[in-house]
Amino acid sequence: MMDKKHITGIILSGGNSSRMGKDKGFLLYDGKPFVQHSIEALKPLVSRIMIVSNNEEYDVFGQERIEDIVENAGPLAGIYSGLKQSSTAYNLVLSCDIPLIKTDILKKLIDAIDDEAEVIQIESQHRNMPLIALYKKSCAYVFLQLLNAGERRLQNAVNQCKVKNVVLDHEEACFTKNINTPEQLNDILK
Ligand SMILES: Nc1nc2c(ncn2[C@@H]2O[C@H](COP(=O)(O)OP(=O)(O)OP(=O)(O)O)[C@@H](O)[C@H]2O)c(=O)[nH]1
Repeated sequence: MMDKKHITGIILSGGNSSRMGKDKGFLLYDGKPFVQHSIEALKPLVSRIMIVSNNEEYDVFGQERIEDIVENAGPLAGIYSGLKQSSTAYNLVLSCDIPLIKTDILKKLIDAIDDEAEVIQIESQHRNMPLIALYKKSCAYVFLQLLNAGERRLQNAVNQCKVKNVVLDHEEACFTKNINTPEQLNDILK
């Protein structure tokens, strides 16, 4: 497996959380804030973790926090900000609203590294998940060009790169559940 010294973890914790009505990273699951679950899943695999958010309250997690270079431009801009600050070729990107995520799932992305792929994303229940994905730092350049041209859709930007999917089976899919609404939160707290 790729040595962890060559991999940075980038946690996206910006955005408006408009559907949830409050900052998703601080919601509790299993007694811990969502973002703490992201940190713990990444930790065994990476040499450095950055939280990308303009919200200083994320400093309590004791991780490096970096600010969005382009504000209010969504996850694509958040990933760009992280890649720009990163000094490693490979970067594990994870959004803060996937609290069931496990290290084993993220490790599959690292095991899929080959000479070709620039982005390796999870595919779960026939859906691409570019917020559980490995990005080469070299994507930053094309992402900035797209942002400057007004692009905001992450999947469009990803599709400009050489992409590979890691397809999860039915049992693994539950670990990738994305929590955006109070109803979805209630479902996992039941
Ligand atoms: N750093 C950063 N992260 C972002 C930004 N926009 C969204 N994210 C993160 O990207 C992930 C997916 O975001 P979404 O759920 O699509 O958007 P959101 O703004 O958080 O929520 P909604 O307002 O309900 O759409 C979440 O982990 C967000 O924290 C941004 O502008 N900057």
